[in-house]
Amino acid sequence: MSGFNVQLQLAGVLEWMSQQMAGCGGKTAVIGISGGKDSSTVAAMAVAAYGRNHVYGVLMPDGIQPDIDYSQALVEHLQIPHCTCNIHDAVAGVLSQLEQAGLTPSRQTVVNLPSRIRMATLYAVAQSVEGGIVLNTSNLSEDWVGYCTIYGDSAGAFSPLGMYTTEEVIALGRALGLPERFLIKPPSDGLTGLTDEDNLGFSYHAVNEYIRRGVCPDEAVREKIDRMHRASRFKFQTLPVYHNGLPMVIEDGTDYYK
Ligand SMILES: Nc1ncnc2c1ncn2[C@@H]1O[C@H](COP(=O)(O)OP(=O)(O)OC[C@H]2O[C@@H]([n+]3cccc(C(=O)O)c3)[C@H](O)[C@@H]2O)[C@@H](O)[C@H]1O
Ligand SMILES: Nc1ncnc2c1ncn2[C@@H]1O[C@H](COP(=O)(O)OP(=O)(O)OP(=O)(O)O)[C@@H](O)[C@H]1O
Repeated sequence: MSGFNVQLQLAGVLEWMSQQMAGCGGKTAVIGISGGKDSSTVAAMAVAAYGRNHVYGVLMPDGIQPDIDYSQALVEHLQIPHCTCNIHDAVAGVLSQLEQAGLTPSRQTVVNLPSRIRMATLYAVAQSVEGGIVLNTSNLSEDWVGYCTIYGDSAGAFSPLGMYTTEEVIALGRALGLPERFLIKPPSDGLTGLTDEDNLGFSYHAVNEYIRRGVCPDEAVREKIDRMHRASRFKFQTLPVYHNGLPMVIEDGTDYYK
C-alpha cells in the first residue's frame, strides 16, 4: 500500500462528504450497520464529517443473526442514534408469495433479496428522520468484480469508499480510531457461512494488487477477475432510456441526451 497517504485521503473524503450532503440538501446520514469494516468506516467518517447527531445507524438482522452484536457494539462505540429493523418477515413474505405464484426462488434470488430489502428499509428510515440521505458502503475491491447486489447494497446517494480498496478502507478505519474488531471481521454473504473470498475463489488482496499495481501472477485468477469485472459493469451505469433521437432541450439550449 505504498503511496497511500491516509491522512490526506481522509481529509479529502470528509470534505467531499460534506459537499455531497450539502448538494443533496440532507441533514442526516442513514447507514446500514453490519459491524463490518465498510459500514463501520463509513459511519465513523460520517460522524467526523457531520457530527454524531447527524448520523443514523440501522441494524437489520435477518431473523436471529449471531454477528449482529458487532452492529450493536459499533453504534455504541460511535454513540450514534440508531434503530433495529429485523428484515426476516419481509424477506420470508416475498419468498412465500413467489412460491404461491408457482415460482421456485433460485439461489441467486435468496442471496440478493435480503440486500434489496435492506436498501428499501434504509430509504424508509431516511424518509422517517429529518433530511435522511442513504450512504452507500461499497468498496472498490468488491465493486471491481461486481460482488454487490444491483439496487441492493450498490445503491445510495453517494459512495465514500467506492474508490478505496479493502486494505485502504481498513487504513482509513484505523485512522479514525475504530477498534480492530470492526476492521478484521471476515466479510461473508450471511447465508452459507462462507466468506466472500471462499465464494469468489481469490483473495481481495489479489484484486487490490491487480487494481493498484497491475500485478496478478496467477493467470487463472487474473482471467476470472477480468471476466467478473466485464460482466458486472451494468451495475454501475445509469439506466439506459430510449429516446428515439428526440432532443431534451432546457433553457440553455443543451441537448441533455447528447
Ligand atoms: N448486462 C446486464 N444488464 C442489465 N442487467 C443485467 C445484466 N446482466 C444481468 N442483469 C440483471 O442483474 C441481475 C444480477 O445482478 P444481481 O442481482 O446484483 O446479482 P448477482 O450479480 O448474480 O449476484 C451478486 C453477487 O454479489 C454477492 N453480494 C451481494 C451483496 C453483497 C455482497 C457483499 O459481500 O458485499 C455480495 C452475492 O453473494 C452474489 O454472489 C440478473 O438477475 C439480471 O436481472
Ligand atoms: N445485518 C445488517 N444490518 C445492517 N446493515 C447491514 C447488515 N448486513 C448488511 N448490511 C448493509 O449492507 C452492506 C453490505 O453488506 P455485506 O453483508 O455485503 O457486507 P460487506 O460488503 O462486507 O460490508 P461490511 O464490511 O460493512 O460488513 C453493509 O455495509 C451494510 O451497510
